[in-house]
Amino acid sequence: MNSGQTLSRFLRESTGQNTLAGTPLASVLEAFSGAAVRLSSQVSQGRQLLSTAATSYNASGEAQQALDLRANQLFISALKESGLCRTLASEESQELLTLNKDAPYLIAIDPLDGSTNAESNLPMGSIFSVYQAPAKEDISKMPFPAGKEQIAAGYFLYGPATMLVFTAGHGVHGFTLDRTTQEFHLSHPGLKIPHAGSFYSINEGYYSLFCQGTKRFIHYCQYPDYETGRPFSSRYSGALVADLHRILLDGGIFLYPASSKYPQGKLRLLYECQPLALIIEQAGGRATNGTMRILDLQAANQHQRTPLLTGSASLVTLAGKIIHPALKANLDINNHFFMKNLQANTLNLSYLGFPGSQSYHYQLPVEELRQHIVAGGEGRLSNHGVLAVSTGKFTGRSPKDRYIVQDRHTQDTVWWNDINIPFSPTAFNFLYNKMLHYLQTRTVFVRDAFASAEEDNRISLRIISEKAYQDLFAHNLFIRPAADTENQPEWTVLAAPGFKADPALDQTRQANFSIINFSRRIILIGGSGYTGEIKKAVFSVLNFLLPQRGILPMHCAANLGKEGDTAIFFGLSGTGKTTLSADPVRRLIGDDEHGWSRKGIFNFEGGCYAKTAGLSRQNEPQIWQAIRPGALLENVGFHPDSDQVDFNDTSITENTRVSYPLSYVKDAADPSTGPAPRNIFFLTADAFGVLPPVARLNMEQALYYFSLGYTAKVAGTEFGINEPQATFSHCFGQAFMPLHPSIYAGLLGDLISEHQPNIWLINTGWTGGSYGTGQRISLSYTRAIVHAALSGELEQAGTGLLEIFKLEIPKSCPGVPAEILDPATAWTDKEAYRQAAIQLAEKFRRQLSSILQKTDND
Ligand SMILES: Nc1ncnc2c1ncn2[C@@H]1O[C@H](COP(=O)(O)OP(=O)(O)OP(=O)(O)O)[C@@H](O)[C@H]1O
Ligand SMILES: O=C([O-])CC(=O)C(=O)O
Ligand SMILES: [Mg+2]
Ligand SMILES: [Mn+2]
Repeated sequence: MNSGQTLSRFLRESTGQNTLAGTPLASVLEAFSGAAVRLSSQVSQGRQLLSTAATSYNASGEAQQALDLRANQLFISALKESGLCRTLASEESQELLTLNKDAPYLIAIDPLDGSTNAESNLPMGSIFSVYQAPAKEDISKMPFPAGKEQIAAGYFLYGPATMLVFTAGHGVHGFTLDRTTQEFHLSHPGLKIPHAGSFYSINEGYYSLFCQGTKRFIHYCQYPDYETGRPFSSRYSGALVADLHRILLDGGIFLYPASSKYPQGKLRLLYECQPLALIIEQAGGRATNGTMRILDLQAANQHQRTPLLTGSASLVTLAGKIIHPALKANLDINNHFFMKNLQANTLNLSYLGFPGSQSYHYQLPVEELRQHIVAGGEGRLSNHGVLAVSTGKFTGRSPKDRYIVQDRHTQDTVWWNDINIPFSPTAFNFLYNKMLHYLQTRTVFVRDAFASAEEDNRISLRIISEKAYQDLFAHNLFIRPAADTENQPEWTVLAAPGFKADPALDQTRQANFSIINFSRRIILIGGSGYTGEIKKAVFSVLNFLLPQRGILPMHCAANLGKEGDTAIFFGLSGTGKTTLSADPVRRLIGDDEHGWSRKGIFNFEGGCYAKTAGLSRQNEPQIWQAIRPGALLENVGFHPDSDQVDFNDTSITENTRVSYPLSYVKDAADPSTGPAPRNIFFLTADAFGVLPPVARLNMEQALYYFSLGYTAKVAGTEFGINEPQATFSHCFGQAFMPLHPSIYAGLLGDLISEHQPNIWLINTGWTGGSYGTGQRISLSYTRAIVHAALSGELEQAGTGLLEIFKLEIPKSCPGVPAEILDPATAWTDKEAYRQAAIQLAEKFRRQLSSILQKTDND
């Protein structure tokens, strides 16, 4: 074997095809190989077997073995010495490192891949990737271009023998280290990966967390078939380099797919997937994330993850097809969906099946809508010139009548249950045509708008409504386009309160319905005039699409402090998101629906939808002053014989509302975005009076309360029931979350560990006793608590531990009597508190075990 050319000769003397010799790139490879030879001898000494204590954590939160750090140092100093590396991205370094300012290369490394194998004396590797540095660098941006721009990539494999496999764009070469001479010798010139193969490599321990498609592909590998040589053999060592090396030599497929634990897979794009993808492609194989070529991707941040499917070309292609009719289709809609240049189209609505003669109003200004609303008898004007309408029979959402069309986009991705209720595509088409028929005989209102303040993740909407007030709502709540586009938007909402389904014929539960169709990108809302259905249907669409792009969608409010610090407020309906985010000393980002992306927090909406029951100028000044002409009140009562709204009149519903554009809120942030939150509040209105007014949560508790989504309401006052009712709704909004809760919790967990915000649990409900004995915590106390948390004062206060719940509660808070901070002392009957607390804890326990059970069965 040692007869092969040495690496040093290969890098110094050009022969035939080898154009590398003598170039600066060859010097980089020499630097790498020098470091790897040293690392190899350290690894082979087995010193790591004697000391394996994890010393610290890397940027992705994994334990770093001392060996990792040594490997990192070895490569860094070798590169520094070479003088050729300008910027280095290392898995073991949180930030990009600048090594030599004017050097020609950008380099990415995983210094020691599979380092947990060290303890067990199993193989490990190092991976590297080289790019030409740009002539001029924009230091505000990630400097690394797409993976296809790599000029060289390679890996070292520390197995029984140490190998180097690399490509500089002209084929792949393998060298083996001769330990006596410390020289690499060319042992595998011109490596080619077999077109097919009979090995598959995947962490099957995560089987239950994989999507249906991935499970299907695993079954494919396992199922006997003479022609393809199945069942395939499974090989998985836990060291990516080792597993991939076998696939490169013998053929087969390596997969690290998305799972509910790692929605983006676990491998890093920049220093693992892209270099390996270049090698595999150069050897004639393929590497994708399921649908897209890895080399076409560009890392948006240094430690970005991606799913990876790589190996023999025929198998990777097949796996993509088997795994994803569903994901592929979803990515298709995403691409289509977020595409910027919408196809030009004159507004004749015929693309939707409306007749050419359809009568409509397009983007009417508010003033004209006002006339339609009043003239059409939909509502009246208050003495302050604010429209007030009645939404009819429905004054709230009807989650039991919310359906999702079950098709290739949703089949394997939606978490089907009694909230995400499947609807057949055929029944949808039938109902759609019936609705078109109904609307054809009317003059419809057409509104074009956007959802999402972050432009890259924006969807365009066309809302076609039967009623003028629905159109005003759409104008107030969604993001208003700068100019009329007259293009064909991606999503269409048909909203017709007067249209009633026939359950026997239309496969609905009753006459009203809200149905989302991801293939046709249409939402049908019928039989209900409640406007919340429109906004929450669009919210559900984003809640389905955005996690696939690694973005966490949230049922929360958000605002910005003077220092530019974001706070977000999660909570179920009625727990105080809108109320507490309306804060005169902070700038409102939004009151109900946001996304959390790499760039930070962004509102999905362009307006607010506030509860008005009991509203007063003193308690809620910001909301009060937003109720002016253009705002739309729903289901409020009036003082007798007057045009003055009575906000205490809840005779139509407790859920009286007002919608208004964000511009009506003084000092609202524009655009409605902010950096990653410094403080996160979980709001819960505990009518049992058991939870403390405020507690500080650790990461584990945060995910626990997020998964529970607890609140307790006073049961329907009409029926005279005095017992509070516990409500659980995962992610504080399960009615709008089409995917499995673990996907949202996983994203939140990742974001929390990355940004380390303070997390607070706030009880906006009862204190000093349950509903009946105690009273609701005054809004001014809750505001004082929120302010103390935001100013850092709460962190300074001493803390105690609340029994049973193990919650860390502050002992004092400016503006709040100390007695109420500990709920046990707030109750006069201590034993009654203990009993109530035990009962609530038991409810939590039961709820959590039911979630876990559902997860297991799934
Ligand atoms: N201590 C308190 N903290 C917060 N809100 C309180 C408190 N006491 C009473 N309230 C009242 O509770 C209601 C909270 O409703 P709010 O509109 O803020 O809910 P939300 O979380 O925005 O719900 P939705 O998702 O339905 O919009 C308001 O009417 C508010 O006046
Ligand atoms: O959607 C609605 O009707 C109002 C709201 O914000 C919620 O219920 O969370
Ligand atoms: Mg609200
Ligand atoms: Mn809401």
